[in-house]
Amino acid sequence: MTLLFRPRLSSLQLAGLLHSPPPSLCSAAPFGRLSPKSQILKPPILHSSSSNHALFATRTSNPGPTSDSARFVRKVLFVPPGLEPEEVTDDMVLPGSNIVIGPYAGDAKIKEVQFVKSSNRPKDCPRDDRPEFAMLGRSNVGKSSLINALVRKKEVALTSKKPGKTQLINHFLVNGSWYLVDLPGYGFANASEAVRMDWSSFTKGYFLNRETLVSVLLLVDASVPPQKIDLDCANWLGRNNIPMTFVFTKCDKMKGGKTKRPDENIRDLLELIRENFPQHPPWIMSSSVTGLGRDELLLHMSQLRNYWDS
Ligand SMILES: Nc1nc2c(ncn2[C@@H]2O[C@H](COP(=O)(O)OP(=O)(O)OP(=O)(O)O)[C@@H](O)[C@H]2O)c(=O)[nH]1
Ligand SMILES: [Mg+2]
Repeated sequence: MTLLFRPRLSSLQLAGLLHSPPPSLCSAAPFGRLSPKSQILKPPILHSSSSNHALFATRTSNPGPTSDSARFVRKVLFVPPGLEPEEVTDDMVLPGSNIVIGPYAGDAKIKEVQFVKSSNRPKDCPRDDRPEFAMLGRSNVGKSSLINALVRKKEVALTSKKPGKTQLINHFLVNGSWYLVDLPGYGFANASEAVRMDWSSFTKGYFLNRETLVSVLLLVDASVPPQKIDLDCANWLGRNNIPMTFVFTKCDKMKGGKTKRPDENIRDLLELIRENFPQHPPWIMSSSVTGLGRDELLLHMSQLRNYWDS
């Protein structure tokens, strides 16, 4: 079972507050007959820039209650708290993602960002009850670049062409009310065994003990084929009930020749994810170079945050 989003209260307490049980408590629907909603599975569309396209896709008809469509929607889309799969229409799905925007979304603007501290042990992280999102992914996948893109500042988080740049847990406070957390990457081939072991205990400790962690943003490089280490990481998060959103990075990289396109690599990875997850975790395409997915990801984070806060 995977927790797709994390409330401040336990899921069971919330089940009573919401009109329906949270999706993690719903039985997984079989991947049945494709319905009109199958349009949602069309290959993700690459946008050159996020600034000039509407946030929502075009509207199509609502499939109606208790249909195969509703079961299909529940299986492949991330339906946030406060919405029933039957209520989902295409215009609620963020482009380049499987994320449905629900009633908790809002307040997605970033007005200010402030570096707070670097910690080399999870227990040195700020003692605070403000919610946070942590960037996780292989070295060089673009974690620090994504933070800079989200806050629209060039070097708030330090980036490098060489893997292994970020070595500590870095907390950035956004709008004085929530944190973005930059983490060291995993899978850095040149790192010594000792450094790799250290990475694993250090970051695992953070994920397992950080009560204010709303969701991990698990960054996956869409310009390369699926990597086992990313799947292992997703499975580990899933097994430990740590909510995650897949953020596919470097979607601007279109290589020529026989190399697969980012949308093809994403499809391949999602196929593999489906083997271990009864429901697709939320996923979104991004590029820190073009700004693709920036506004959409912030909107998604706002609904997770507002739900957690509520
Ligand atoms: N084309 C392209 N390059 C990117 C993108 N995001 C990051 N990069 C480049 O990828 C390299 C690594 O970026 P970082 O943000 O430092 O990666 P990181 O995941 O923080 O790496 P570590 O700190 O080593 O774990 C840099 O050269 C970035 O310019 C992207 O969306 N598109
Ligand atoms: Mg970094």
